[in-house]
Amino acid sequence: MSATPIVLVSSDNRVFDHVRWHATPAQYLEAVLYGSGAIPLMLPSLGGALDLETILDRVDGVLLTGSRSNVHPSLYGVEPDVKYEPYDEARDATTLPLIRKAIARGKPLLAICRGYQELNVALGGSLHTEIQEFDGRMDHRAPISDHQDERYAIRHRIEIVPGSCIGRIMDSDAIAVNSLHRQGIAELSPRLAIEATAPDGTIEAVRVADASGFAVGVQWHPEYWVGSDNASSRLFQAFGEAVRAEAATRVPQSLAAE
Ligand SMILES: N[C@@H](CCC(=O)NCCCC(=O)O)C(=O)O
Repeated sequence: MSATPIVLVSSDNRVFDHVRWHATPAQYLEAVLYGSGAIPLMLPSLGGALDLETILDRVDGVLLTGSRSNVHPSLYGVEPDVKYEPYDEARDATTLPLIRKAIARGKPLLAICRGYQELNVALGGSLHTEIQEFDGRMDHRAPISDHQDERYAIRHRIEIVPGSCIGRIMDSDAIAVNSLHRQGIAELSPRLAIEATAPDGTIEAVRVADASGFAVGVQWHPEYWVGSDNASSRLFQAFGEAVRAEAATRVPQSLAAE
């Protein structure tokens, strides 16, 4: 029987009670555990100080979480401006190289919201900000509420590209998703294939076209309703299958030495 897979989960740099933290919202960790059947392992955003190759030797997949912070615009050739804030440059310095190394090794990758935007930037794409101000665009921002269930409520339909990875996972050509973002893909990386779009044309899901393994990014938040929403559950189950397959082939360092 193969070992339970381990999934690396990104973290944000935050300050709570005047103390700096590396923090990850519980919903992502719980979705990895209960939705994918894998062990979540938080990765501190320590940037270049991390030996990512050694870390990737010991895990079976990578989950990139959402965050209220934005990828620093200089990473996709845009001048910084207050409208792109808040930043988390330590997270950028960790996740962008992690994305490139994980894909190069064929490690299963699921990128959510900010993580999806990081995926596009890591592979040479760019982002728009305040997309709700663009003609014809819906307002994709979270509803104003003190209640998370309301902020993460399912909000709009997305059309799924026939024959896509997401299409096979969902066994459908359309699903309904939540929406908590004000940025979106501007220039799509040439390495990404569109998997789904919103009615206003916003790209909502991508796949790394040249990846040898599962490598999917979604702009919505499947982790939040993974226990009750069929589409959310299907995505995390598919990710779980991919990381279990990876675990079955990864020789634990302890055994490799024998
Ligand atoms: N900051 C980016 C990415 C949005 C994102 O990851 N949202 C998740 C956090 C949602 C929340 O708690 O408000 C953007 O705004 O596009």
